[in-house]
Amino acid sequence: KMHYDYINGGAEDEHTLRDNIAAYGRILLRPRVLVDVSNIDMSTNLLGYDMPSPIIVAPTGSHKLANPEGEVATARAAASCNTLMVLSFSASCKIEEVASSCNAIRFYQLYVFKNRDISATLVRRAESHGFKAIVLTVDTPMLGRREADIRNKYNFIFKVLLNILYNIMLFSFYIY
Ligand SMILES: Cc1cc2nc3c(=O)[nH]c(=O)nc-3n(C[C@H](O)[C@H](O)[C@H](O)COP(=O)(O)O)c2cc1C
Repeated sequence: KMHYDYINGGAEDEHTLRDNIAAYGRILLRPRVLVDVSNIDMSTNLLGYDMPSPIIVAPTGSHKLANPEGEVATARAAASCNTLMVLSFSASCKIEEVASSCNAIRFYQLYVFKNRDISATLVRRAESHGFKAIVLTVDTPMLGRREADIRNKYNFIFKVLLNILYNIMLFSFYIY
């Protein structure tokens, strides 16, 4: 449940999450009939890289929560669609693993660390493994209040404490 809520949930009352889905509903397709569609081209160019469509894989953390192969599988999927993957700093696979698993064009996502040496080390590591650009996430000074995650965390702590109490009781019965 914890993992499902992390992937499925949003912050606060999830207004933005609902509006994300509604926004897609507001995009209407306008049928154009009797038009030559033999040559449809959605290709674009991002930072010098040609892509068949303007759809890329955004950085999201911990793919192993959803698939045992984690980001390695995501990278393979991106490569098979000739698209680009942004590997998250919070990935569950190492930079090296993802780099060696396929030849997808890959960018690396980074947070702004107070200690700039950490950033510099990560940038160099990504660069040496063929990552072509850095995607800087700048909205983390204020994290979204994800209520489901908070609830799950407290439930987890409560269950662990209950378990410890239960084991202490069992142990006491055993002794006496
Ligand atoms: C489950 C989940 C994990 C995410 N993890 C990261 C992350 O590790 N780093 C990051 O920069 N953005 C992360 N994001 C933000 C996404 O990259 C993206 O910016 C955000 O979902 C907004 O795009 P959307 O409206 O298409 O969902 C995450 C989003 C989700 C839903």
